[in-house]
Amino acid sequence: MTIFETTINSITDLDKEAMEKAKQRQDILIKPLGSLGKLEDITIRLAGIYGEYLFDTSKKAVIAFAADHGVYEEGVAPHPQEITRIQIPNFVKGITGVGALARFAGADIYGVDVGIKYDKELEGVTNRKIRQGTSNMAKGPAMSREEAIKSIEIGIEETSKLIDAGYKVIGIGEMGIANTTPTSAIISVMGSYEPIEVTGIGAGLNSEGVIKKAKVIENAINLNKPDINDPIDVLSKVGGFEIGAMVGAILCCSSRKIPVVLDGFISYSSAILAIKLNPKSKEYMIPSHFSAEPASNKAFSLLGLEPMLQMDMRLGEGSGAALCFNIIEAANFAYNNMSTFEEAGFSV
Ligand SMILES: O=C(O)c1ccc[n+]([C@@H]2O[C@H](COP(=O)([O-])O)[C@@H](O)[C@H]2O)c1
Ligand SMILES: Cc1cc2nc[nH]c2cc1C
Repeated sequence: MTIFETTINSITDLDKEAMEKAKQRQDILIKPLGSLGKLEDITIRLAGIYGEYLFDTSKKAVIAFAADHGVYEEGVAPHPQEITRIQIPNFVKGITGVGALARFAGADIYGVDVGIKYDKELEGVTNRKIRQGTSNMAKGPAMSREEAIKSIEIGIEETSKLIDAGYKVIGIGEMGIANTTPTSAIISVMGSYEPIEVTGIGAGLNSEGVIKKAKVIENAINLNKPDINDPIDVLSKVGGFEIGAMVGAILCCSSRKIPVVLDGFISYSSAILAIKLNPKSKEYMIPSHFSAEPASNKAFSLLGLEPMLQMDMRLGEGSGAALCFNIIEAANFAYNNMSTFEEAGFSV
């Protein structure tokens, strides 16, 4: 079996016994039952993921995958393509949005080049380049089926290294000028939405630009005819290398019982594909925030998940995941450090 098949086949259900024990502990802490709301839910879910009712969430990392997109040449993005290669080393230096937010949360950040349009090594970035950007999906498939599986396998392998190194919480991020175009295409296909319903400004298009972008997406879908029942077909025809790598990161975390914190709009498309590959992977996902891209509500209804925060963020990079690390840690700290009624001398 390939690493792709082994990973998909080794995802199991959450540990119900550990979840029950976590719920019992939450219920004896000095507070009205359920009053910490989602903070309680997070700890119960983490117990189910780790398979133990007490756990350490302090070692955290964001893994960000970067790639370029052939569809950029259709004029679907407002910024120069070079920003992909300029920005990803800055993630690792800690000076971008995700870099700063990860540092604030005490998390490490890793960058992986899965397909940047550049022929040199990038400082501090792991080189797993498949090729220098996808093909233009407006003219044919973005990548081959083999490349789509390869992108997922790179995500699995690079995430696995972090889990081997002891990371207990993994956030996923990305960098790829034009990547909201494949993202909207995937959400359009997987949710049977009209492209215009799921297309937004990305990093800052004007309203004419959005209409043109939706048209490019519509044409690409009509030309390539991705099969809604085959997530690899969808990824290969209208996806991106970093989107595939995030699918791999999600599947890897799920198979190795590590929570995977989703980020913004682009990560939603990876999560949708991962769930289609194995619905159990959803249990391991912690959605962080609700991206300001207009199709976020549609993406979340496809995912069947509810984000923790609505901050009007649309940066990507893994910034929302890094921000939510603070909430996860706060939830776990309260769960570990609050007194029980009995310890505090209450008799109820
Ligand atoms: O995470 C989000 O919700 C999000 C929404 C819009 C844009 N982005 C970021 O902006 C880039 C893609 O935007 P665009 O307009 O070039 O397709 C890419 O590098 C993403 O990280 C991210
Ligand atoms: C500067 C810049 C930073 C980004 N980070 C993620 N997408 C981005 C797009 C731009 C343009």
